[in-house]
Amino acid sequence: MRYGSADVLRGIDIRAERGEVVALLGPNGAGKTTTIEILEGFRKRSAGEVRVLGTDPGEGDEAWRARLGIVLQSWRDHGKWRVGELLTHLGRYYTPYGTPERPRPYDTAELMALVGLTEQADARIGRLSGGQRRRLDVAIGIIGNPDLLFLDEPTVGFDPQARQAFHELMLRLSGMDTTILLTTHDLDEAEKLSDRILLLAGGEIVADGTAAELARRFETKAEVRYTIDGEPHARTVEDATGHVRRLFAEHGEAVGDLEVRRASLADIYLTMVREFESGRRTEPAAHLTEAAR
Ligand SMILES: Nc1ncnc2c1ncn2[C@@H]1O[C@H](COP(=O)(O)OP(=O)(O)OP(=O)(O)O)[C@@H](O)[C@H]1O
Repeated sequence: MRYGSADVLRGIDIRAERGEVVALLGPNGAGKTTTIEILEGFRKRSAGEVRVLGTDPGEGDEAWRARLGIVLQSWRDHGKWRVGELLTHLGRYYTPYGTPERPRPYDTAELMALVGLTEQADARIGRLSGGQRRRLDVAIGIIGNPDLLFLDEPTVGFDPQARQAFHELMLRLSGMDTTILLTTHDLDEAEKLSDRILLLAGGEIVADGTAAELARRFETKAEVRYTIDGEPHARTVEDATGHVRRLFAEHGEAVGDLEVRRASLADIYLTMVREFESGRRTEPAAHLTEAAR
């Protein structure tokens, strides 16, 4: 993808299988939104091959579009409409595209229960709180019971309870064979929800794999904390299990308050981005893609 004379994406290669949840991570300006917009058919690519549900997004018709779900940053229109009313109205567009395996649209009451908006069914959209509006964005994105769902930073502004409910909903959808492509800056969220993580930096996919594969590849260390006779100690080690075994062999009962903290996806992410930015390019991601399949 080129904007004017600037190459924003330089030949990225992404493949997602049915029912897979893929998280697209990367620093601000890396090209995540651009990628998603090309896949959604909202933005015309400069070059390259793209197939989404078997169709070139540039040529997708209404039947193709009905199989996609898109959660936009925020649904600001229709402030005077009531929540249930708007969902029922939008849902009608999907009716002709329902199949016995995948009925469309969702039943409005069921969908409101799913996203936690039952109590707001009769509330005007203009009066919803930020978090409630975001839940409505999600409800609008999935009203058509999509085969493929695009989520661009879905949980910005959610309280912890709403976030947890949203994660449960996503896991449920992926269990129902919905393929999900997610962008987020919340790395815990990416780790929890996704089967596979793609890191986009400098217009290329610089890492592709499960969180565990990325951790192995970047040889991140673990931190072990403990006390010996009440005296605190902390060590950063590669082999936490071996370290703990030796610790007990040597100090036995004197060891207390043991804690092992493995690298989180946030640590791995920062290592990857730092490595990329320092010019020590990570290897091509292809072998990891193979491993993930
Ligand atoms: N319409 C446009 N015209 C020119 N440049 C653009 C346009 N849209 C995006 N860009 C540039 O392309 C790059 C990628 O932008 P994009 O919005 O895809 O990044 P992103 O990874 O989604 O970032 P963020 O995490 O900040 O949302 C940026 O450098 C941006 O300035």
